[in-house]
Amino acid sequence: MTATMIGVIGGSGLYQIDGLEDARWQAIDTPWGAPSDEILTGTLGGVPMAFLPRHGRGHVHSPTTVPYRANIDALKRLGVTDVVSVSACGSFREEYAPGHFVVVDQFIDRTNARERSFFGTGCVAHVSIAHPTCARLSRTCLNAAQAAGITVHDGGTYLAMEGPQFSSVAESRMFRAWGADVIGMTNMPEARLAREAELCYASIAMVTDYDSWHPDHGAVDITDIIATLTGNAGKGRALARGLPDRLGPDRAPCPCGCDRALDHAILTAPEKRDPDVVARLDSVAGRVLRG
Ligand SMILES: CSC[C@H]1O[C@H](OP(=O)(O)O)[C@H](O)[C@@H]1O
Ligand SMILES: Nc1ncnc2[nH]cnc12
Repeated sequence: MTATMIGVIGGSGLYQIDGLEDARWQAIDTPWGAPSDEILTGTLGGVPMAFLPRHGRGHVHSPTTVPYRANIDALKRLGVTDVVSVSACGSFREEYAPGHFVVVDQFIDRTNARERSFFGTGCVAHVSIAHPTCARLSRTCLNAAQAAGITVHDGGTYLAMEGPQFSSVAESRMFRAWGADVIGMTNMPEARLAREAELCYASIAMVTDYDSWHPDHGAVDITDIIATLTGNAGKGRALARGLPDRLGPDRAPCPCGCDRALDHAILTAPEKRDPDVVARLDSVAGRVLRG
């Protein structure tokens, strides 16, 4: 058993979390630069928790410039074991209506201007993202959302677009035809990096709009999104408050293997590894690199 620490990454409209005991904002430095903001740490229901606003307080970072690697490294460095990502999204399904939550379980990655791996020349690794979210943590989030009275859908494919502009009607129709259920701009490469860092990762997407495919809803309107987000932020916090009791202070090894993702992933021979690259990976991959 290891100690649980919950990390919540708050998306658009979720820049604070309430109810943490001994709460303090901490600046964390990482080999990948500074995270999006200081990280709020404390305990909730006896379980340590860390909260990081993805875009920074005051919404400073665009989806492209969010320092995804620093964010995941910083959470891991603090001892986080389970990352719950909360995001706003557009919906491609009539029944996933604004105000509903979706526990995402698959991704289509259309981002093209972001660093997507901690590894590279000097230390090469290949992890599987066939199942990019953690089934155990996702189930816990689903239960917490249901208990909080939130209308929540169990499963959905999130199309991650580069943005920052919203999709054209033709793109929106194409993504729908591809089988995507929701669309956002931030869950990739976040989910990839969480897997490389051996963190359990669950994604809760809050539906704010019908993107631009829906004949009755027209184009995405940021004013409408903000209005829906404001209503949803309280639901996001309610969901987070339900997590500590359900996860408990101690955790058994992840049944999906998230916490062992690097067991056979690193291909570079030990004598060929670049010491500087290995040093940068200390927090993310220290478990396997230190042996
Ligand atoms: C506020 S609309 C567009 C913006 O909202 C989403 O952010 P996040 O995923 O952090 O909640 C979306 O991905 C865009 O970045
Ligand atoms: N329609 C949409 N497309 C991309 N990101 C979003 N975030 C919220 N709504 C969105």
